[in-house]
Amino acid sequence: MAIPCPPFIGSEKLSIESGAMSPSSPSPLILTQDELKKIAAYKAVEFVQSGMVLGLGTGSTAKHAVDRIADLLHQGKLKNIIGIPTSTKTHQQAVSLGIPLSDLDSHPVVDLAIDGADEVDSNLNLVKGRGGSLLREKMIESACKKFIVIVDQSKLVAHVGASGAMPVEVVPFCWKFSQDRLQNLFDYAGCVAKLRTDNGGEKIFVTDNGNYIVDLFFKKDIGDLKVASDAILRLAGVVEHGMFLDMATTVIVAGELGITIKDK
Ligand SMILES: O=C[C@H](O)[C@H](O)[C@H](O)COP(=O)(O)O
Repeated sequence: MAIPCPPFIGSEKLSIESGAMSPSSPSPLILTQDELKKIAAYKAVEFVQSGMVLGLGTGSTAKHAVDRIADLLHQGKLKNIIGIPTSTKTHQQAVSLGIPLSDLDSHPVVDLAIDGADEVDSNLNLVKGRGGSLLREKMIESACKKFIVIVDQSKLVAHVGASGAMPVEVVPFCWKFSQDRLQNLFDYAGCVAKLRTDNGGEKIFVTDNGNYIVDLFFKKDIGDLKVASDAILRLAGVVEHGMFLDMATTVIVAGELGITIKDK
């Protein structure tokens, strides 16, 4: 699906040749969505320097960045990296690749985080958490000096929350009560709130933190995002939501026409 890029700056044409990135000559290659994710991820890893404490994101795009960081470590091109994983899945990936790890207790200041997103608007506001990792991601990414978001062009939207689920992590205690309150809160936007299950089946999806996710689907614009964010967070029973407002410092978008980079 081709979505027009917002007016990002610094466009750079790239193509994938034999699994690696290189500047493109006129090329008829049509890249898959996963190849675009990899291009964005590799570009972000160019910002990593030896000695950094790194927030390691979660999801199919961030996975490429973690792989790339490990490659550069093993090639000796990066040294003394400390990774802080944003999920148990990324923790497992990083351990399997031999990336030294720590946590926010030991390293409360993170130099750089690289992570994907489900939606990105032209002000660099995000929706994250459709993979369920929003809480740890938000904790780590709000402790970062620089937060680079990596996406393929399909993630660009005019208004966050207008398409797909807005995840909200809630405590399991009386989750139906929380679900109803969330739905009522956004009644004006035609909200439907649904408890997330594993792959849409019967089993309730449980986050790394032992909580549940209520996904909010809006039929209309939710209006001011900060107001919506504050209203959600005021509900007892809510732990966190997937709107990441004013957090991303850079967004790297890989699309059919190349890479675009926008800095806050
Ligand atoms: O909980 C999941 C994370 O917020 C992901 O960063 C987000 O869902 C994007 O994932 P993907 O790169 O797989 O589209």
